[in-house]
Amino acid sequence: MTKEQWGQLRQRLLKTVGQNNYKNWIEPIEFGNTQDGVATFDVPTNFLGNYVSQNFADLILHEVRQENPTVRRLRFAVPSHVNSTATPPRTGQSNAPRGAAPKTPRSGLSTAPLDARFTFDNFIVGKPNELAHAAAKRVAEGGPVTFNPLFLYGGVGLGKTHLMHAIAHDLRLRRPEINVLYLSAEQFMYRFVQALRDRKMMDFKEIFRSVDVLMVDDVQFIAGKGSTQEEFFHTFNALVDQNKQIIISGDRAPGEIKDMEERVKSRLQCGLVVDLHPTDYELRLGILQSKVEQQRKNYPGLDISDGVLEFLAHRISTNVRVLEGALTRLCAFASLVGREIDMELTQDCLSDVLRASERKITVEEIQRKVSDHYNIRLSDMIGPKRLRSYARPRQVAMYLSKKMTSRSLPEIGRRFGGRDHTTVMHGVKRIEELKIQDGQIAEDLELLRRALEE
Ligand SMILES: Nc1ncnc2c1ncn2[C@@H]1O[C@H](COP(=O)(O)OP(=O)(O)OP(=O)(O)O)[C@@H](O)[C@H]1O
Repeated sequence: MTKEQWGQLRQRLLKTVGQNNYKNWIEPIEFGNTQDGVATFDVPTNFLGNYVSQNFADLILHEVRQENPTVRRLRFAVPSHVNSTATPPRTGQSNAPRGAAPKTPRSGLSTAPLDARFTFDNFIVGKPNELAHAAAKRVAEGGPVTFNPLFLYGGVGLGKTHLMHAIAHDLRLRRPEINVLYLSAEQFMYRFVQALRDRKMMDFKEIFRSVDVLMVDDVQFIAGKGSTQEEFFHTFNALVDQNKQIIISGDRAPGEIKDMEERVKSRLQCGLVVDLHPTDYELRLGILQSKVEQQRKNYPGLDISDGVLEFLAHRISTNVRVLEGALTRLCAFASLVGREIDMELTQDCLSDVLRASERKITVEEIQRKVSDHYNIRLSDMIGPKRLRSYARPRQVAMYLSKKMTSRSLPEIGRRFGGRDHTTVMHGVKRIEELKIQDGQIAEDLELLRRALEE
């Protein structure tokens, strides 16, 4: 991204955040550079940087990624000529001795920036992530190393990075005297390649072997990258030998990472491996409620109608990042137009997100559900038998296929044993009539529709 692109992008942000927010928070930001997937912005003060990172980072990231999709995180820093001490964020209660400054790894290696919002306090725990959370908490206590490494894995946007940062925040506060190094596997590779190029491998080895806690995010990135894996393997062994804690995250279980050497996989598996399961409805609702409280700091008058959060938790089940982004956008939009967040505003503002997250229901799924519901064999429902006990469920399935998928009548006919489109049309019409006359059919349709939408 260039400074010029940032200028244009800033204008787009003006529309979303409103004139006041823009003047106070966005206008003073200057674009610095992008490196290793991190876009760095210069801010005049740490306070402004923290505020923007807590309140507008998602919006800005969303816009920046339109220009440059490789950007994964944002960093807001005071340029060194303004203030050379970029203090790490301090949140929660500190057990650290007064005045003890958190230690950063020795020269030559800067840690990746930690997101101030990714703390344990801000992490909502539910059934799908309770084990990962408990393991992360244990490691964050900084006691004797009991499992090494801690390997956290799970799908996109389920909170791996959040938990890693939370561990790092806690460790830096509790034990400021130790070296905690957090970086992505991509950064590990980048630094390794740089050390090779500059003939500084000894320095590289010394720096990595001198950390007390090593945290490597998204380890799958080094799969298939032979010499980086090799170096990672040696670093890993050296630290484990010294009983130093290692925490790794990945998008799948170690054994399932393709193109990862067996010996690396087996090392990754030898500690505690825990996964973050896909979120369930309750967890998503809990996350939304907590994010609304955070948003209220920006928008004190925030007014949300009953049912909106439940609707979002129900409809956006892909990943928490999307859920969060949707809420941020909704709040910014509502404040901009000065309206309460009700269902209508939600549908208007989030139509693209809602469309994208719409689950695609297939004719086959409908046929399966309907045959189960009426307790008949799938083959009988699709086949030629004309008995009422098969014909009626068949018509129900045709009706639902027409209403719940985008398939045309001939396409549906083809999936029902090659029937003609007029047969499908007749079936759909018949069910439309029965829906009004026959309470049982109406109830069946409602039950089936709900089961399919789940
Ligand atoms: N349980 C949770 N409570 C609160 N916020 C959460 C939770 N889980 C995820 N989030 C939020 O969702 C967003 C995505 O999380 P995070 O970046 O940690 O995902 P990830 O698993 O590392 O994803 P990726 O695979 O893309 O690296 C973050 O803003 C994070 O704060």
